[in-house]
Amino acid sequence: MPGLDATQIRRKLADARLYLCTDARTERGDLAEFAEAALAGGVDILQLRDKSAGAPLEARAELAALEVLGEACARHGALLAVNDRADIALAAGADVLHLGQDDLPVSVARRVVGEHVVLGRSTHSAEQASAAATEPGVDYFCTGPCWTTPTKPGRPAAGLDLVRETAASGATRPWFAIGGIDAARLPEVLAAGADRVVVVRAITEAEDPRAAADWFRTRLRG
Ligand SMILES: Cc1ncc(COP(=O)(O)OP(=O)(O)O)c(N)n1
Ligand SMILES: Cc1ncsc1CCOP(=O)(O)O
Repeated sequence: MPGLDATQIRRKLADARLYLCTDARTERGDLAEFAEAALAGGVDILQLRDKSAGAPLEARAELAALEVLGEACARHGALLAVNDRADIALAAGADVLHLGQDDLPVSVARRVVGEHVVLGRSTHSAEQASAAATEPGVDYFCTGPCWTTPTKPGRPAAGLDLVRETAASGATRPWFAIGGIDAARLPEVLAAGADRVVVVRAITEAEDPRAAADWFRTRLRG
């Protein structure tokens, strides 16, 4: 299946509302089946983020899992995202590379992945969000965690004030709220001014991932 070009990727990013990070689910069932369900439910961007063993996946295992996710994303017209590693993003033909504050500088990642891959940045304060909103080469950013979360141990909550401040800043790049967001909390996140979210457990731990994704999609698309 041919990949998306730079214009198609940026259009899809602009339209994206629901971003899911998943682990490779090696012990909890079939990754292909899970991806199929989540994407059928309405996930727009699917990232492989596997810290389940307390260390990153080995490169071969990461590439193998990304191949599975990439096939599912292509069938559903969704974007495939890689966390942290520019080399893996390039090798996997990913559409998106997500970078934390301690990961590669954007200019360096850009040199590795080229122009068509979109680059995202994590932010945890108004200063970081403001930098990500203007730094050349950043295509989107995430603010959070809104709440402390076992998915990101040791990272204190930035709270909904950061979402409010980001919404009030008039940022023109797409930005997503992240961290501790579930069905019960989504209304608060939307009321704080976010219209895009990243979730992990709300879908990865759902009994019915398709129904969980569909629930978010319905609320985020209005
Ligand atoms: C979409 C998205 N947003 C935030 C993160 C977190 O990235 P980072 O701060 O680098 O932390 P780790 O994921 O590396 O633990 C993300 N991965 N994806
Ligand atoms: C990767 C990451 N970065 C900030 S919060 C977070 C994890 C969010 O996971 P969950 O949706 O399960 O709280």
